[in-house]
Amino acid sequence: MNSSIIENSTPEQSFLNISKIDMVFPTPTGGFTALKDVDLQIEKGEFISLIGHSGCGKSTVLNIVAGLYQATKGGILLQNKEVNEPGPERAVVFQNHSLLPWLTSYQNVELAVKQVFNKTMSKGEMKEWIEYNLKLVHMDHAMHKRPDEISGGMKQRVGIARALAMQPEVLLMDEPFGALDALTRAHMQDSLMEIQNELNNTVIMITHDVDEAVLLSDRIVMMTNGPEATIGEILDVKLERPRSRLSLAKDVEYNRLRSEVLTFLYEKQRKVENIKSTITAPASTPKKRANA
Ligand SMILES: Nc1ncnc2c1ncn2[C@@H]1O[C@H](COP(=O)(O)OP(=O)(O)OP(=O)(O)O)[C@@H](O)[C@H]1O
Repeated sequence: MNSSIIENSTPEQSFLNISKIDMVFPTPTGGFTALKDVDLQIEKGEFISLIGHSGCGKSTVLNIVAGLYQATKGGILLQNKEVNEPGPERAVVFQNHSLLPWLTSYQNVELAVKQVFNKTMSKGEMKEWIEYNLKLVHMDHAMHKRPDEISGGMKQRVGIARALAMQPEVLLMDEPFGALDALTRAHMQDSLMEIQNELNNTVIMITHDVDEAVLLSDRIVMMTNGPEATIGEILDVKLERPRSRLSLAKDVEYNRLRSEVLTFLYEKQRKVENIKSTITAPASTPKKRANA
C-alpha cells in the first residue's frame, strides 16, 4: 500500500475507496502492467458490477479488494482503514462454489460462522444464525446434504449463505453464476435481489452477462481492454427496485442501458481477434471413412 493513500484520506472518504491502483505482474520477460490508475469510490449498500472483456483485469481488481493481491501502486481503504490482507469483513464468492466436500451445507456455513463469531455468539445463537442464512438462500430444506448430493445452483447458494453468514462489510463475487444454466442463473439473480433488498449489502460483482449487470446493479463499471486496463465508463442504473426481469424486458430505460453496455463492449472496446489465424488445421487430417 502506498502510504500517500492514508495521508490523503479524509473523514468524508467514501465507504470503500479503490484509490488509483496500478498492478504490475512480474513475468519472465519483464513487468506486465495489468491495471493502470483504477480509481473507484463505492458507497455503503451500493451494488457494483464490473464488466469487461476476458483478461482485462476484473479478477485482479477483486483480488486486490479481497486483500489476496497487493497493488503495485495505490491501494484500498475500507471505512478509512487500509486493506493489506484477506479478512472476514470482505467475503468472496467464486464461480465454483469452493465448499468442503466432506461437510454438509450446514457444516460448511458453520465453519465460517465459527471463524467470525466464536467469541461473541453462544452455540444456540450460532445454530439460529446458520439456519437463518441458509433459509435466506432457500437452502434450509437441504442443509444436511453434502455438496455431492446437491445441484450446482444449490452449491452456489450455500457458498453465498456462507459468505453472508460472515456478515461482511463487502461481498465480493467473481462471476458467481457463470457456471450455471440460464434458468438456474435467473433464479439465483432473483434470490440475490431479494437478499439485497433485505440486507442492503455492499457488493462488487464481476460478470460477463450484460442483462445480469443491468438487472442487479446500481452502477456498472466498464473496463477497457488490457494491458494497462482501467475504468472506461461508469453507467448509473437508476431503475426502480424491486426489479422484475419480465417487466424490464420492454422497459425503454432498461434497453437503453443494455445497449450502452453493448456499445462499450463491442464498439468502443471491440477485441480484434483473427479467429481464422488462430485455428489452423493440423498438417495431417484424419481420412474420411470410406463409407461416410
Ligand atoms: N499472477 C499473474 N501473473 C502474470 N499475469 C497475470 C497474473 N494474474 C493475471 N495476470 C494477467 O493480468 C491480466 C488480467 O487478468 P484477470 O484475471 O484479472 O482478467 P479478467 O478480466 O478477470 O479475465 P476473465 O474475464 O477471463 O476472468 C491478464 O492479461 C492476465 O493474463
